Amino acid sequence: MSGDYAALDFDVSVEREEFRLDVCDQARPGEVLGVLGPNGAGKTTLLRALAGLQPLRRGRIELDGMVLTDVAAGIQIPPERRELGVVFQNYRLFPHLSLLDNVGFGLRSRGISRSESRLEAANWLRRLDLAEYSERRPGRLSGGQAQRVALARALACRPRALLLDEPLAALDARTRLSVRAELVRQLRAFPAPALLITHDPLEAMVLTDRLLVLESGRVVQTGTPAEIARRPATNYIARLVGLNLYRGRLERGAVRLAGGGALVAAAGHELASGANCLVAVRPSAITLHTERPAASSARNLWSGTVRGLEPLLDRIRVEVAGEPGALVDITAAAAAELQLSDGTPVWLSAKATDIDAYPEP
Ligand SMILES: Nc1ncnc2c1ncn2[C@@H]1O[C@H](COP(=O)(O)OP(=O)(O)OP(=O)(O)O)[C@@H](O)[C@H]1O
Repeated sequence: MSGDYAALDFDVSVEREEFRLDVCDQARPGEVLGVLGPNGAGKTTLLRALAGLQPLRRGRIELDGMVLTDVAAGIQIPPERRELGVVFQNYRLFPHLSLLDNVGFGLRSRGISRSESRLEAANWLRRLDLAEYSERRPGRLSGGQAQRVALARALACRPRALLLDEPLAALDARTRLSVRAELVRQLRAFPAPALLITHDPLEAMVLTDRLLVLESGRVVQTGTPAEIARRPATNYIARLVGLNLYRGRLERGAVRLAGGGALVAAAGHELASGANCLVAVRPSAITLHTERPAASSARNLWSGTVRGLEPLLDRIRVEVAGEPGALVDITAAAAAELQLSDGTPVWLSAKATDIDAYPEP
């Protein structure tokens, strides 16, 4: 518990034609819970359910000891009485109101006087560096300014929880950088639970304290951003954080991979022999050779064929088919020396200490 704020607890189930969402978790006061997932995973549906905008098939939502939704008990508090601050993807500012009145709107609708609402709204506009635009209407704002107004409007009501749906998605790359820095500051100062939806790995890493990964309406992994980046549970997350991920079974000290091949990992001690596991390998932990290395201290050595080369900022990513196939990062100098191209036969090597085998969550 932090100050006067308490957790947002939710156990929600939504059914809509082919789609089904089932999520149970809790955002603690002061915590930013990130919801990460591909398009169509159900992230917005979850936010709308919490906001009271999406009917549930089953479930219960409780904020600060107050039941907001309880399907079995027939409780459904309307959205405007949930004391939530919500920032939607497209901000949904009122086009006919000035910024001051946009930000003061929630306070007014809670019965606070016009003068007091305007004073408080002016405070928030100042905090978000928007004071000079107070009398403007939203139509004349840049994307970054509109985002900050939406955030000011959500925060001005002193919500008991904050819900943010892809708050930076509509911004260009440069604006995103400055608005992200502002958002980090505001979220750090926010004392109540916050839930932030994103499908951007960088946002997930810098803005959130804990992540809930949703795929096809199901929670596939939860943990801190660092834990998830280090030990992804699904191919979607592995791709997002840039790791090779394999499924397999530990047998006699090596992991036999489901897709063919085997890898020896040093950090498999938490696994029992015969256990199903996941194996993560950084693309930069694999070395490529055009000749079979005669003497290598690496415990893992296997052959493959180059299937593609992609220049990244400071290195070349090589896609190699084999057992197992892998993405391998090499320097431009190494690529030139090895003279790789599509179809080149190669040997891959990796040290056991660079390979992480862990239980499937
Ligand atoms: N109004 C609707 N009626 C019917 N199905 C819908 C509706 N809105 C969304 N869906 C479906 O529900 C599923 C979840 O959608 P949702 O918008 O929650 O996903 P999301 O994770 O937020 O995706 P995105 O990253 O694209 O915003 C998808 O299969 C989508 O096609």
